[in-house]
Amino acid sequence: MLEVRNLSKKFGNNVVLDDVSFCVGREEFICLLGESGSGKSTIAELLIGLHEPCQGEIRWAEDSINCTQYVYQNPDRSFNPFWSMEQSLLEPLLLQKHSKKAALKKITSMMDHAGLPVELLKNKPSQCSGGQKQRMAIIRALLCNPRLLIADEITSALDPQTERTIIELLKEFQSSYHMSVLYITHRIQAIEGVADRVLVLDKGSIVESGTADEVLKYPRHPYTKNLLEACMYFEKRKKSIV
Ligand SMILES: Nc1ncnc2c1ncn2[C@@H]1O[C@H](COP(=O)(O)OP(=O)(O)OP(=O)(O)O)[C@@H](O)[C@H]1O
Repeated sequence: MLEVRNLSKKFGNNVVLDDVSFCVGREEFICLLGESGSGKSTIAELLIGLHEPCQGEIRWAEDSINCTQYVYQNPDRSFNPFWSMEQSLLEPLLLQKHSKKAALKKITSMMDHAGLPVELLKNKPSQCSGGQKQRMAIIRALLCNPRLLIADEITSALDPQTERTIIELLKEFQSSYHMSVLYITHRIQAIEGVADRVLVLDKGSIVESGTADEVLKYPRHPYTKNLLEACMYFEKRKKSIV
């Protein structure tokens, strides 16, 4: 549904992306993995047209252009702070000319699926937890019927258990809504058993790509090996502290 070819991007003299190519297939769950500053968000921002590439092209399948939703690391960016969650979630459906009654029915069923109490709809964003807001940000994005959902470090501020619950919810929604997901993270352990394919980004270049099993179990590039080792080190430390 999407093909990125030889994409390069500079900000001033800073080369942020260098000759990046990859594809996203229909209903694929792709993980873009890399350290902070490797250029992950810049790729996502090029995909949604926030910046122009210096070189290269982004080709969309015809039915997928303008059907991308972006979920941010900070869920507050998805909501108007002065509106109730109900107002924020209703907005995309009312714009699609759903009746308020039908829209609320759809929203409450999705909240139920996501394990969220409907009472939260009366709250403002500041009255919800980070994990609750992030689940509602995903629901709000889905209400716009995306073909591709870009999730940019959406769980990096959450504890590992909430992170896992949210990733699993995203995976479930991905198959029931027949969409593709580009899941951006620096946490390799978060995507185990969920991603179909993994792209590893180092200093603006894709250094390794393959199925999640190939990349996580048999990494070839030294950068990926280092990321995995660092991850295992932190896991071991966490266990020894507990
Ligand atoms: N609008 C911009 N103007 C100038 N430089 C930018 C801009 N956006 C990003 N950069 C630079 O591009 C580089 C890559 O940033 P980017 O946000 O894409 O990395 P990232 O991998 O998403 O990092 P993180 O995981 O910390 O969010 C950084 O050096 C950053 O300072």
